[in-house]
Amino acid sequence: MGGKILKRYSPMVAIDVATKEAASSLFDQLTVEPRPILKIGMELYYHFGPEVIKAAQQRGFKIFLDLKLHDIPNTVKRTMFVLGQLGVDFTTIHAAGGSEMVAAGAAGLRAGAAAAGLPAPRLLAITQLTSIDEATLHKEQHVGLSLVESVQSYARLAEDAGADGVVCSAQEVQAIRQVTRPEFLCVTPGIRPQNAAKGDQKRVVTPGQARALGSNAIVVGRPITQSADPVKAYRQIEHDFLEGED
Ligand SMILES: O=C(O)c1cc(=O)[nH]c(=O)n1[C@@H]1O[C@H](COP(=O)(O)O)[C@@H](O)[C@H]1O
Repeated sequence: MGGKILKRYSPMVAIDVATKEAASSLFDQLTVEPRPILKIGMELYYHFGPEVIKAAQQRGFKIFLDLKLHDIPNTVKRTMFVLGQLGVDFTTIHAAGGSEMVAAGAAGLRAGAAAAGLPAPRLLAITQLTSIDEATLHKEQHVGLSLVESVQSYARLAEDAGADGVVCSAQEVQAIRQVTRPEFLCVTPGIRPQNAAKGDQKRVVTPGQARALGSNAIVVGRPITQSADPVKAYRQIEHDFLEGED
């Protein structure tokens, strides 16, 4: 398992907090080596905009800007043009918006980065959120495919439309690898160390399982940010993912 993996990133830490002070405190604490990638999501970005990204970049962090765009292709393309100018390393779009929307988003993102003279961020397509389980997929989304088939199908769509990878659960990584090129990234949230509270996450794995299943990167929020010692929690998760669970 995991033999084919071409690249593994340091854990991506989701800074899902409400204030600049809380964000800043986590930035300070997480200034360790190997440096995590910081995920700035809707909560912080809607509050503080590009300023919060700059604050993290100034401390040397790579940024995953997770705004999960999902709209008509023209709107997504124009918005991605703006995000392409921020100097972030990863950003997200919903595969459920369709291939035309993902292709428009990819074009907008790359054009925005080129206009700013920056490298293009990696575009990751959300497949099925890790808070969705098989029952919800069938009963609420009325999808006839199994969860893994749905994720696999979105991964093919995303790759064909020009995305660099997907966001999925590590539980689906092996199925995705069967239908995508080896460089295609599988970034996996829904990470819970043994005995950690699942909260709203449904498709969870441990950091060591994510490694064994071939994730390129794990996204971890509350198990680090709500821990009494975020640095200790990060170091353990980073060790389990990059080196393997003891
Ligand atoms: O796009 C994401 O990062 C994402 C996709 C997904 O399917 N599931 C998911 O949990 N996430 C994000 O990953 C983070 C997980 O946080 P925790 O559940 O606290 O570890 C949150 O910031 C979510 O927004």
